[in-house]
Parts: sequence; C-alpha cells; structure tokens
Amino acid sequence: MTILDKIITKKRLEVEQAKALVAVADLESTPLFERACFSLSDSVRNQGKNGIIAEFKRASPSKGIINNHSSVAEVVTGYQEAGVSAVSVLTDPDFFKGSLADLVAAREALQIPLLRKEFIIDEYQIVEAKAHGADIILLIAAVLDPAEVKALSEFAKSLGLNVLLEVHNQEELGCSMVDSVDAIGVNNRNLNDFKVSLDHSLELVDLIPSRFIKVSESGISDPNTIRQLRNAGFQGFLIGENFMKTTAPSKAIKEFVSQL
Ligand SMILES: O=C(O)c1ccccc1NCC(=O)[C@H](O)[C@H](O)COP(=O)(O)O
Repeated sequence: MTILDKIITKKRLEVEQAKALVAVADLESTPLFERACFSLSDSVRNQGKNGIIAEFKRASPSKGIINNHSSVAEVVTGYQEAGVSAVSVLTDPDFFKGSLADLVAAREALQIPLLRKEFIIDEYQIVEAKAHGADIILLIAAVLDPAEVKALSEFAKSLGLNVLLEVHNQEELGCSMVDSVDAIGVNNRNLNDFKVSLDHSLELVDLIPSRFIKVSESGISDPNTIRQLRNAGFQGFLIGENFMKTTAPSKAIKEFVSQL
C-alpha cells in the first residue's frame, strides 16, 4: 500500500466520523459559511503581491515533524506581511498534524485568500472548508477520477470557493481540465515516493491553458527558482517546508522575499 493509499483509506474513515458528529446543516449555519470568499485570481494578479502561496505545515509523511513550536497566528501574519498572494493550511491530523482549528486561526489573522490543504474526496469536506474560513480548496488528480474532479469542483464553485487542481504528470493534466477549476498546480513532489524535481513544472507549464492560474508546488527553497518558474510562465509558488523548518518562519519568509 502506498502512502497515498494509506492517507485516503484513513481519510474515508475520518470523513464518515465527521459526518456523524456534525451535520451539513450545522456547518451551513456558521457565520464563516456566509462570508464572501477572497478571489485567488485577483490576489495572484495583484502586482503588489509576490505570487507565493505560503504554507503552515507542522509535519509531513516525507519529513516527519517539521515544526512543533510555531503558532498559526504568528506565522500566517508574518506570511501576509511578506506580501504573499495566499496562505495554505494543512488540516489533515494524522499525517500532517493539522486541524480545522488551525484553519480558523489562520482565517482570523488574514485578509487574503486561504487554502484548505486537504485530501478532498467528499462534498462534506468542501462544506467544512467554507464553514471554517477557507477561500480555496485543493483537488488532487492522483486520488480522484475525472468525473469526481468535475463534480467536486462544480460543487465548490456553487459555494463561491476557488478551486486549485493539483497534477503531477501529463496524463493527470489531460484528464482533469474543467472550467470549474481556477488554478492548476503542478506538484514537483511525487506523492508516492516523495522524489522532488522542478522538471515536472517546467515540462507541464506550456500544456496548461492560459485561462488557468499556473502554480508550481513543493520543493522550492531558493529565490532563483521563483525567477526561473516565473520566466517559464508560473504565477503562483506553493512553499511550505522551506519556511516552516526554521526557528522563525515569519522572519524566514521576509528574508526570502527580500531576495526576489
Ligand atoms: O509533503 C509531503 O511529504 C507530502 C506527502 C504526501 C502527500 C502530500 C505531501 N505534501 C503536501 C504538499 O503538497 C506540500 O505540503 C506543499 O506542496 C508544500 O511543499 P514543500 O514546500 O515542499 O513543503
């Protein structure tokens, strides 16, 4: 069983448990569910922002514990002050040590788009995302079939959310481009063996139609890489570990951005 299979098997259980605890109607009656979402596209195209989607990431299957000392509010406030276009918060508890409480804490600190970084397999998680302050949801082509990508992205759009679709290769890209997706992220990390290569982004960028925001994800640790990716046609850059592994992620991002 691959790590991705393990994550999805656990996720199915987690979603059924959540459904038994909190009804959809209760999620839909929260104040956060009512709010209008920030637009990812507007934020990425805003010249005053740098295109970075900075991630709050405590742990990962590839690295184990990355940061168990920083608070969500302090880190994401620093990210926002550094001019990022959006913030990503991992909410998976078992493999990434995240939570929906982290998402709410980030929402309370931010006035820019917020991504719920999660392994979404069910509409319930999309309602949960909106009810806990997300503006953007992630759909991962490697764990969904094209019909699921279409149905889940259309459902998210019906709630006013932005949709980021993650692909890793040409086959996933070809199968999953639908109009209900706003942004396509090329994950440089193979989610089965964790190998990271920027070549995935560079090989796929020209195959992504210009109507989608183009995001390069994972393994970015050098301002020169942002320049290279920008020149290749990317507008968004998802970065987690590079900031989170430091003693002060809110300072590390400012130092990084000063070199752009
Ligand atoms: O990060 C992992 O080890 C991982 C393993 C399996 C599935 C997903 C995984 N990461 C999720 C992400 O997409 C990254 O957190 C995100 O792209 C940021 O990557 P990085 O800058 O390398 O922390």
